Amino acid sequence: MPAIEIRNLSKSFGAVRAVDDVSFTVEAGTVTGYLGPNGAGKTTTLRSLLGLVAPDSGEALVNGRRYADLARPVCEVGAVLEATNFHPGRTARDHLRVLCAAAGLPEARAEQTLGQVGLADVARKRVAGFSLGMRQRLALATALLGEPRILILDEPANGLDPGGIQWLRGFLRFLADDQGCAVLVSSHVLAEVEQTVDDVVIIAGGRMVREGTLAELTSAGDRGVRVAGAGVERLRARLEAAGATVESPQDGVLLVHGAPPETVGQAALDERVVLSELVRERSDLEAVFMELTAAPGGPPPPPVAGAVTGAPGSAS
Ligand SMILES: Nc1ncnc2c1ncn2[C@@H]1O[C@H](COP(=O)(O)OP(=O)(O)OP(=O)(O)O)[C@@H](O)[C@H]1O
Repeated sequence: MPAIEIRNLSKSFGAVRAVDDVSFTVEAGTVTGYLGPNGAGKTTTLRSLLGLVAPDSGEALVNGRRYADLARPVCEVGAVLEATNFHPGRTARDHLRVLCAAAGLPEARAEQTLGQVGLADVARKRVAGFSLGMRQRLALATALLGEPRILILDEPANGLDPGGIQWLRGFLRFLADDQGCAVLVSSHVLAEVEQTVDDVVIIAGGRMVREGTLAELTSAGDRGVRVAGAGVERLRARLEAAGATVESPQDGVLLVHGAPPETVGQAALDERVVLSELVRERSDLEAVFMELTAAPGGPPPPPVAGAVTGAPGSAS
């Protein structure tokens, strides 16, 4: 049973179809990035998981059950939603102690979670003086109080400085790798999560546009192998026989699809063609993300720059 399961989830607000037939799962020990531009439907999906939004159809389940049916939700699911409100006059420690008391958790969990999120030094400070980044950490501490094995985090990197984002990456990996947690983390900025996540689900206009591993998304940005040198035309027949598709954007240059650089290099060796260039051309992940989430009928995405890697003659 997956830790988190979204099955054919749909939700409209009036005429706005916020979430439209979305399905995906998150397994224990993995971090899934739930990505999409503003208004894509991320928060509505996450709120459905937490029983805060009633779906029109479909299901949003944690440990195979609806949130309302969990016996001790705080010990199964921890959540950080946007715009978390804290009582400004209360200290960080007191804030957590109140929640511990309400949930029947030992008071010591307050200190422990503050330590986990790096707020031990300011435990006795009033929340009124906290920066947005400190509030995000406090919200994360709140989510961890019941030692849940499922974490649902809505844009947790908002307000964190680069050091804080770095810390968050490491912490989410720790939760998944060492604690076996299933982590679902939303963001509208791919770069924020791409170094952290195992899997990605991309949503735009309420509909899922891509689901898979980060590696699969990376390969979606593969724009072929570019090979240059006098006489490269002699490689064409050999590469096509190997199942590749070959274009010639200009004299002395081939763009090869469906074959790795090693195959192209081997063909050049076999044909004794001297190469001046052999590179895999990629669009970066951000460009792939922008293409996938571009609004239908909106302006076309900016041209994708081919990021050239590797020295001429090297297989990259
Ligand atoms: N309670 C609500 N009432 C009316 N419309 C809503 C409500 N909640 C969400 N919406 C609309 O549903 C759509 C999806 O919103 P949602 O907040 O789920 O997107 P999001 O991907 O989380 O965006 P953001 O990154 O801006 O938070 C938007 O058009 C939003 O205006």
